Amino acid sequence: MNRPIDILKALRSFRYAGVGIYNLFRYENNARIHFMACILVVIAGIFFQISSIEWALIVIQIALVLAAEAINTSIEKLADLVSPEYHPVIKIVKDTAAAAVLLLAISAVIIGVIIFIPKVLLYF
Ligand SMILES: Nc1ncnc2c1ncn2[C@@H]1O[C@H](COP(=O)(O)OP(=O)(O)OP(=O)(O)O)[C@@H](O)[C@H]1O
Repeated sequence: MNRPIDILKALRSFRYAGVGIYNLFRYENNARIHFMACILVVIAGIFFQISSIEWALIVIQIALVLAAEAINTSIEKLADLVSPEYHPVIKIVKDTAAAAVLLLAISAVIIGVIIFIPKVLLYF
């Protein structure tokens, strides 16, 4: 039988996720760099008055990069706990998780170039 929805439990989960977001941007250098880059992109979007579709693409890219950064950080922490010493498999695990962030960051840069370069060129 289905149990009733537990709203308090759901709210607690939101709070834990909020703590995770706070910790990510408070303690993780790469996440802070990505966050600063996102702020610059949003400022550029406002300045160049990009369209709704362009905003949607930017928001998706920002969410993808920051979410990948959060998952990468989580994997790094778990790997550090499981194997504080050097281990070749941990190296593969960490490098592969970092690769996910890099791939999404590259796609974000490409989308940014497609959206902003034509607008910047109009000024010349
Ligand atoms: N226990 C380990 N075993 C094998 N290789 C490791 C180990 N710890 C780190 N490495 C290697 O060092 C790289 C950097 O790892 P590290 O955990 O320092 O990540 P980081 O990207 O510098 O993030 P942060 O500085 O936020 O911890 C990894 O991608 C991996 O190649």
